[in-house]
Amino acid sequence: MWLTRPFCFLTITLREEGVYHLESVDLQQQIMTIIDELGKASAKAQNLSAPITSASRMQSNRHVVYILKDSSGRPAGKGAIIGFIKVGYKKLFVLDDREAHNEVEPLCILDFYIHESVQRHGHGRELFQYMLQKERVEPHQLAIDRPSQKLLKFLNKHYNLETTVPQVNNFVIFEGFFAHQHPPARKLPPKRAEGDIKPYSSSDREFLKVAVEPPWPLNRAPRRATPPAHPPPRSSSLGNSPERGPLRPFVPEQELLRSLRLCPPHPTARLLLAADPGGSPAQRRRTSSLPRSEESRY
Ligand SMILES: CC(=O)SCCNC(=O)CCNC(=O)[C@H](O)C(C)(C)COP(=O)(O)OP(=O)(O)OC[C@H]1O[C@@H](n2cnc3c(N)ncnc32)[C@H](O)[C@@H]1OP(=O)(O)O
Repeated sequence: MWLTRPFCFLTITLREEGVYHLESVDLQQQIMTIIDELGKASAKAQNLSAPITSASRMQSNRHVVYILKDSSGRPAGKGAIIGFIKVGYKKLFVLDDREAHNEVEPLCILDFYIHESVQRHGHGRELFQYMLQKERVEPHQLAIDRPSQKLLKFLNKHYNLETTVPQVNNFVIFEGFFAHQHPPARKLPPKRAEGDIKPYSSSDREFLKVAVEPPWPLNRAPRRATPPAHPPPRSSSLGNSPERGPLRPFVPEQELLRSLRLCPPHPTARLLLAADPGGSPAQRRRTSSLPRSEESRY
């Protein structure tokens, strides 16, 4: 679907050095509030017990959030935030189609949300395309952190991603993943015990398991070692979300968007925009001071 209204994108990464030197502390505060609100809305939409995206978590990692904003929205031209996608590079051990472990560090889709009132209008694709372009990756190069059914359908429809390579962690990769690893995927000795690979391959959503596990004896269902090609919807482990009516705009726009008219960019916003706040994606990866495995996963 072609988007006719003026839309713009914000690219935010809170750990990049430049962002800490924003001229306006107020702007940074507002952006942090927006990220918190988006994280909560996404968690609610996915029936998660807690947000996996928050400003405080983003300050301790190098994840990047792309936000889609409708610049022409109401009230009074202040615009409305439509959704976001959070991505980040992670070291993972993934199985190839011969079940050999490969150490890779792909770009991972960690969280993705479009407001309920405008889903299936093409906004998700618009945002996803923008992210692909900025990160300079192809869809089949991505690893997806426990995708919802909606996201699996989305990837199938827009990018023909259907055949998955079965994994023992929560990440989903698709056929073609190994053809495009740069640098080439490192082969490891054949299959090790699952326990050995967990520290590297933990999902951002791992901590949620603790929160959602029902008390004994309700927690006795056997665990699957290998997620199915199409993992069950999150509601299967978390319960169905209650029916609810249309949501009100989830961000108090008047307050939060006062300083967020970022199209076209103004000086204060420049550091936040996709026009390379911290260099190319490759440069951003290289600036990490911590070993990847020690970085916070949130
Ligand atoms: C790693 C993770 O982040 S997993 C979590 C992913 N996020 C969620 O599940 C939160 C709730 N869902 C959403 O926020 C959105 O539906 C997104 C982000 C998945 C997709 O954004 P949208 O703006 O709806 O996508 P867009 O309009 O570009 O594409 C629509 C396609 O997405 C898929 N899709 C979107 N919503 C649904 C739905 N309710 N049921 C089934 N498929 C859906 C379909 O393939 C759909 O095409 P169709 O309408 O022809 O069937």
